[in-house]
Amino acid sequence: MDTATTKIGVVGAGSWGTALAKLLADKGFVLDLWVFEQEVREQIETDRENKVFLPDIKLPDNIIPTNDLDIAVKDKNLVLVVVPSHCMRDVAGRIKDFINPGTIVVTASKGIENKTHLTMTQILEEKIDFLSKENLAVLSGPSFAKEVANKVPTVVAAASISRDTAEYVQKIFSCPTFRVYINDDPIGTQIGGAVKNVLAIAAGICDGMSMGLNPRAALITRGLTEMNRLGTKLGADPLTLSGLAGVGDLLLTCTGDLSRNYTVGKQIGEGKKLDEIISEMRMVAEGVKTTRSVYNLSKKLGIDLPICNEVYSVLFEGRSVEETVERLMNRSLKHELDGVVDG
Ligand SMILES: NC(=O)c1ccc[n+]([C@@H]2O[C@H](COP(=O)([O-])OP(=O)(O)OC[C@H]3O[C@@H](n4cnc5c(N)ncnc54)[C@H](O)[C@@H]3O)[C@@H](O)[C@H]2O)c1
Ligand SMILES: O=P(O)(O)OC[C@H](O)CO
Repeated sequence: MDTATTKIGVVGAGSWGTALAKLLADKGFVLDLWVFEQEVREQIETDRENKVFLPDIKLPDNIIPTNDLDIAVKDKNLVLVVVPSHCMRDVAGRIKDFINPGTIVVTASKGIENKTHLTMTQILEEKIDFLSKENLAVLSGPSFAKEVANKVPTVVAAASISRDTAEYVQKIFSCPTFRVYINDDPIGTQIGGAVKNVLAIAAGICDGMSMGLNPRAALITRGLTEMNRLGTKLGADPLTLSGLAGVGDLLLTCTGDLSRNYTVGKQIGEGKKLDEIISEMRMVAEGVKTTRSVYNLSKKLGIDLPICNEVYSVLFEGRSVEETVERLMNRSLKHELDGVVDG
């Protein structure tokens, strides 16, 4: 991969966009990084640090921050879009005016849109209608921004319906501390990355209530069943959900204190109110919004997602966490494999 001639833009300078920009810059690429806030752009420019979203990480000079989307996306070989999922539609609509039809567009955002139930690549396809599906890819898997920025060995998946695109993305991002596998299942890769955030809230609730280790293991395992039910109904390959973007990310996020989603759940389990938690956060806990999408999808598609739906009832219907545990434990008895892969 020729770092001198490959032009890259990163759209979104939260923790993940900044960490991935640093990874690419450390590989030698010179890249434009679109920053939403003026003050964050100025800070990166002057202090070479994103103090708000990725503090204590020195950013190399070959990351060029900008508040102008056109600079970040025009004439690029690859554009990485990594904004919060609820901003994807707006940002994709604005990118459309500047992006070249041949650009490879990768998204590393994790979520399912509330109104439409679309994944991130589906929103990009809809909003940038001249983009070929073959030029779209997803980067997902167990990867905390802080660890990637600190060069902790990390393994993720790049998914595209085009093998050439997946391999191109694999080559661009891989380095000795960041190993990228490829797959041809963008839907499975995105459903895994979205649903694990809802389950991480559940795991956090469980730990916040100091319930013990047995329930957390049960929750992760039965949560995977729910990920499979929803994923396969939407066209995912169940094997993708057993891979990095499914089980891998589920394990990380349900057990890692670095997870924002797990932390939100933990605080709820300790008795704090959702509004209070969110108002104190500048970062995004995608699982909160994704819970709504997953709940509504389960009703629309007629599939049983008891853990995800109990998370919904705690977050949005005021149900107590104790009542939720009781309801989950006292459901009718079942075969373990009932409806696992076909909804
Ligand atoms: N942080 C991680 O470790 C990590 C890892 C993998 C995937 N992700 C995913 O990456 C995506 C981005 O998350 P993050 O962690 O980088 O963000 P973040 O939570 O660190 O920061 C929030 C970001 O939202 C931006 N923002 C706020 N309002 C906006 C608007 N109206 N339009 C555009 N941008 C706006 C802010 O500028 C900031 O960049 C999410 O979908 C997340 O799930 C994050
Ligand atoms: O901090 P979280 O919960 O948004 O998780 C970050 C990444 O998605 C982990 O892979």
